[in-house]
Parts: sequence; C-alpha cells; structure tokens
Amino acid sequence: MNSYHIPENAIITVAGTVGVGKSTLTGALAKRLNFQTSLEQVDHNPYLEKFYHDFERWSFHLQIYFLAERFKEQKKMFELGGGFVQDRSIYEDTGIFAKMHADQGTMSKTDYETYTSLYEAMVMTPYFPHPDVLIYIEGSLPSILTRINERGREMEIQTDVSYWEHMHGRYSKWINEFTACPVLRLNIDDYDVNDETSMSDILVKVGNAIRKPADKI
Ligand SMILES: Nc1ncnc2c1ncn2[C@@H]1O[C@H](COP(=O)(O)OP(=O)(O)O)[C@@H](O)[C@H]1O
Ligand SMILES: Nc1ncnc2c1ncn2[C@H]1C[C@H](O)[C@@H](COP(=O)(O)O)O1
Repeated sequence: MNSYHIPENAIITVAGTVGVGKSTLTGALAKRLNFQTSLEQVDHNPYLEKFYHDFERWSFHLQIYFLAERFKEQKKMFELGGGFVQDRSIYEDTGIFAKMHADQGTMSKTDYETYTSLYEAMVMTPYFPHPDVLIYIEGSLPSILTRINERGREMEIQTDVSYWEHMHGRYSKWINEFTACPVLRLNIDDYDVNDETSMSDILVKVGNAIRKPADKI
C-alpha cells in the first residue's frame, strides 16, 4: 500500500471526451503510483481514419475493433493482478460512441444489436472486474476543442465541430447515470499534471474514492 492508501492491485480508469486529457493524466498517475498503463492505440488502428471519412461505412468495424482491443487489455489487467491506470473505459465505447452512432443512424439497428449482444456476453465473464475507481475528466467545450486542434490529429480536426459538441453533451448525461464503480470528477481547470502538489491532491482523492461509497466522495 502506498501513502495514498491506493491498493497495489487497484485498477484506475480515466474517462472523458476526446481530447480532454485522459492519456496525459493516465501517464502522470501511473508514473507516480508506479503502476502500469493500459493505453488506447490510435496509430495502429486500421479503421479509425476511414471511420472519420465515412461513419456509416466503418462504424460497426471500428466498434468491433475497439471492443476486441479493450477486452484484450481487460484480460491482461486481470491476469497480471491489477496495478493499472487505464486510458478510457469499455463503458464509453458502448455508452457513448456505439449508442451515439446508432441513435444518429450512422450505425444500423442490426449492427448495433449485434455489437450490444457481443458486448454483454464479454462483460459477463470473470475477466471483467469493474475498475476500483473511474476518474471522469470534464471541461468546457471551447477548451477541449482547443486541445483537439493543438494535438493535431488531422482526422479529428477535419471533423465537424457539431460532432464534438454532441459528444460533449452525451458525456455529461452519461456520467450522471454511471453506477458501475465509484467516480471521481476532475475539472481540467483545477489540476496541473506537471505540478507535484496538484498530482498529490488527485491521488489523495483517488484513495478516498476507492475507500468510500460513490455518494460520499
Ligand atoms: N492538464 C493539461 N493541461 C494542458 N494541456 C493538456 C493537459 N492534459 C492534456 N493536455 C493536452 O491536450 C491534448 C489532448 O490530451 P490527451 O491526453 O491526448 O487527451 P485524450 O487522451 O483525452 O484524448 C494534448 O495535446 C495534451 O498535451
Ligand atoms: N468506441 C469508439 N468509437 C469511435 N471512436 C472512438 C472510440 N473510442 C475511441 N475513439 C476515437 C476517438 C479519438 O479519435 C481516438 C482516440 O480517443 P482519445 O479520446 O483521444 O483517447 O479514438
């Protein structure tokens, strides 16, 4: 056990909309806790760029790809006995992305049903422990759009702002209804990954969140 009372076998998941700062915070927390990271691979994803050019054609392929990748990571964390900070949760794939494309008609009803039944079958396995805590990063849409632009992934920059706006709204609603594990909310204006005190504050809150029921954080 470390000084923050975070168990060595904990699984900490970092959630939030695209560009909000998940990967950055994941790396910073893992370094301080001496945990491993479970990162989302963007560069080797064979569907992502195609998807941004044609949602209807590639939605289903991309969701199946992410589901497989996420599940392999889940299995790895389970087999290695925890001690991970994970960049994005599997809950967001289904609760945000797949649902959003199904609702908008860019994923067919049949494809969405197939995806959902596969997701449900995967979640109901011993490989699928819920995280000990989900850190939800939130921020204003203008700040997030600035970060997406500064990060410079062309496929995201070329995507209409309405896509990010819609996703931002869905995330706010989704997190209010999320109950799978304790949630710690962080606003991007309230921390600095390069500041030791700020990171220590977050780790104290993570320790508290793991020990206390969600409604008392
Ligand atoms: N706390 C922060 N303060 C300032 N810029 C940040 C912070 N966290 C992330 N960024 C920047 O914002 C962009 C998106 O961050 P990233 O961690 O890749 O987001 P995500 O993984 O949520 O998509 C990157 O350019 C990153 O350097
Ligand atoms: N499940 C997903 N469906 C569609 N797009 C997704 C999904 N998960 C991640 N993405 C996209 C969004 C970004 O363009 C990249 C990486 O996400 P990030 O929030 O920057 O880590 O993948």
